Amino acid sequence: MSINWLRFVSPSLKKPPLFHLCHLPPPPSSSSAVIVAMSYDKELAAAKKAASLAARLCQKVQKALLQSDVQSKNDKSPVTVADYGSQALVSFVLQQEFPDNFSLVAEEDSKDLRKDGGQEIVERITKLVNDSLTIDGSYNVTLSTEDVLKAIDNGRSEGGSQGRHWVLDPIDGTKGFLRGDQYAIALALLDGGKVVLGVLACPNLPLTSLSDAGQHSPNNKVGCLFFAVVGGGTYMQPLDGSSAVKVQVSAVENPEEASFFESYEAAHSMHDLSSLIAQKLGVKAPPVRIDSQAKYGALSRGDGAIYLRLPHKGYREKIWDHAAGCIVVSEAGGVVTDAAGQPLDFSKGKCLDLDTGIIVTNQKLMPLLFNAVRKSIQEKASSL
Ligand SMILES: Nc1ncnc2c1ncn2[C@@H]1O[C@H](COP(=O)(O)O)[C@@H](OP(=O)(O)O)[C@H]1O
Ligand SMILES: [Mg+2]
Ligand SMILES: [Mg+2]
Ligand SMILES: [Mg+2]
Repeated sequence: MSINWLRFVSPSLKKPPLFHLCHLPPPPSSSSAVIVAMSYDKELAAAKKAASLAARLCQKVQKALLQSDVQSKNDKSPVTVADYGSQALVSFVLQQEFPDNFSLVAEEDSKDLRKDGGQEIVERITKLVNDSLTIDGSYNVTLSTEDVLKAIDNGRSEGGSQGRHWVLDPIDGTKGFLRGDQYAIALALLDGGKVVLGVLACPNLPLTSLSDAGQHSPNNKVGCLFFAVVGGGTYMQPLDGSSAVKVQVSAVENPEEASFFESYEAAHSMHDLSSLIAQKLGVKAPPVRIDSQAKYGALSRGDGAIYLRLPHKGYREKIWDHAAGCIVVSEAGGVVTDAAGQPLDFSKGKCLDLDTGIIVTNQKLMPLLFNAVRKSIQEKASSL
């Protein structure tokens, strides 16, 4: 392997970039990998169930949002209802399944809901949660408004490197949700600071590739559930529950043939920097801009080959925005690092400590991408 990349590594970089590891022999296969994957079976089943129920709740709210005037009046409360409802639902389901030592790091809390005037919205959330819990007969319960507020606040854990912690983004891509575009319910499990399981429910993501010409046809079904357990690969199934297929990242080696994903929102990622990187790589296709961790899901099944997320200076990434996506892509054969080539460290609490941003691609393209990223960052800095 060429070691040209060393010229572009920042002086502070002490460890070699992660993609170096790609050239180590593969880990001992099948039998030990299966044992690792098997030990999270109960957790996986519960996570899939919780995320699917939450997806149904969100779909219901998004449908009402799109069919009413609310959106044009710019009233964001239905989104708040869906965010809180999804969090309460997932929190409740996981706590039922794992009553001992339950720890959840989640995006929302009930502070605003407990303020004066919050009662009506809490009642709406409670109705949504109760309707969703009883929808397929698996939970015969009726939660009170206080139960729902408590379930939301059970997501107040700080995470860390010890023990097990669930990590939840009840709606990732709130802006996409409001527009009627992509969003995801993202749930992961940390064990000893490492992501060992991830589930991504993407209610608006087409079941066929985003690069297919027919993806906007009315016959094209939407609603994907991606899931991965460490050592066990990544699978995708329709959210309606039919059977799962194993997925793999794109095998593209020539960057000219690669297409790349980035945030729809320019405020979330520097589009000028990603176009410089794409230019250096010789990428021909225009960027595919979509919201949320649906980008990780789409990448895991090879819809595109690269995801660039380069936030503006000062922004600190949260673990719930990447934990599920990261394992979904890496178990599908991809590599997720920061812009210095280091793996993402989910063991430090709610935030990730990153060099510049996050880059994702397959193992073959990573060295080229990494070079282009370092050169582009230096060029941008020297032009300021
Ligand atoms: N200035 C910023 N830079 C980077 N990410 C940001 C940001 N402001 C918000 N975000 C995060 O970007 C997430 C959406 O990512 P994407 O751009 O890929 O759709 C948001 O998740 P939520 O929608 O859960 O709040 C939020 O956490
Ligand atoms: Mg998010
Ligand atoms: Mg969110
Ligand atoms: Mg948010």
